[in-house]
Amino acid sequence: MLSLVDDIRKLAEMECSDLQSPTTHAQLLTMVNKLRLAIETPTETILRLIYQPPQNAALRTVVDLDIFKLVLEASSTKGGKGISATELAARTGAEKTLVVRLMRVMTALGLCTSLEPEVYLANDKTATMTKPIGRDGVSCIYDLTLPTLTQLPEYLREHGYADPKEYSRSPMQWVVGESQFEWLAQRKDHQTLFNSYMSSRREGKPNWFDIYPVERLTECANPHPEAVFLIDIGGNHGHDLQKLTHCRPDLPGRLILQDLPKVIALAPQLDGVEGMGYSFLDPQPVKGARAYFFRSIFHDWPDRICHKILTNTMSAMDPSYSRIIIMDHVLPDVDTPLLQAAMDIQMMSIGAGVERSELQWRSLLRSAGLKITGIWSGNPGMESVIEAVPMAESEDTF
Ligand SMILES: C[S@@+](CC[C@H](N)C(=O)[O-])C[C@H]1O[C@@H](n2cnc3c(N)ncnc32)[C@H](O)[C@@H]1O
Repeated sequence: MLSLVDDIRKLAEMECSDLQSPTTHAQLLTMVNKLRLAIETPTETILRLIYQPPQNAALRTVVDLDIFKLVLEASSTKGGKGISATELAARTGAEKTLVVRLMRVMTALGLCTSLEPEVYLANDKTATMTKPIGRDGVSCIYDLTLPTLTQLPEYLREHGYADPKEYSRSPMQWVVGESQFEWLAQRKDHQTLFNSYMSSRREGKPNWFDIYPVERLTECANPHPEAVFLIDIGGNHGHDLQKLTHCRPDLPGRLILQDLPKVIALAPQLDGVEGMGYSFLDPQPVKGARAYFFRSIFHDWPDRICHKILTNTMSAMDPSYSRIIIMDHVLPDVDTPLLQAAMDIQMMSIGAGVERSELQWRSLLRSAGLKITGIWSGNPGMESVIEAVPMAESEDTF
């Protein structure tokens, strides 16, 4: 344990200095986690895990009551004195004893601070909880996934512990009668929360074009202004295209944003971007683009549907010119970060989706007649960028 503490001290020194990097940051978090496990008794570890669900339920309720906003306002407007449980009760209409019980969990989670009994002060996490990633993310993901996750063990038992492979028979279909995108489409408020959460998760770096050398696409791109340079398929409200046009105003040709018609209808009009309602379950209507870009799309779907999305795209590709660019997790074979491993179970639950390893990506793309021409990885634990092109007939090993 002491050698772990030593390693943590060295990494912490780097984290606080100019030597800080995404890699040292990720290593530091991994080490801290190892240290915690080394300190905890096995029973303490198990109890920590068993009592995670009530933490999420308490958090969802606090978000519902908009308490983080009240704590933040009081901390910045009252000379840093914070807000009492009595005041929170008066402002939210919740019973004071309930507020105290919920806020015990929030302070223990580190989402705000309490220096005196029943008084709450904001910290940097409180501020983030009032932004879309916290406020909209917690509400949307809780409501979308929790009913299914509570019944996932029963679903798997009933289905003989087979790995879910059919979107139409996903755990969420079994539990609530719809998978994620139909569920969202029926609930305008949740669709809005989802869109806002997706955009907020994409704020900051790295962008896909920081990881992937875009010159690979620009070098031989058709310079004609009518030629399509890139289509962001399932691009939601176009947050990635917006950043691309901002950071790379020099790109040749047209940029197109595609998503389900209901999503495009709610999307803002972006400068230099054409919106188009389209389902990737149908053949791609835009022929011969330089790049067909998919971010966080394939992890939502099982192999059979991913295969269909790929062949629908390939039907429009110019085999010697077009490329498919995929940004998604590529799971390492060992020591998969907990976030990615947990997201895999989440994707499995809400649509029989999968977070894939490099081997699984190669096999999926090869089955559709594509070969991977490169994989670029960004920060540890973040998504990678995969470039693929149609295989020549002689390369087809099937
Ligand atoms: C996980 S989000 C990813 C959004 C965006 N690419 C990103 O990474 O921020 C999946 C997106 O796929 C869209 N989508 C779902 N089914 C679709 C379909 N059949 N055709 C086109 N888009 C679809 C959703 O509306 C949503 O915007």
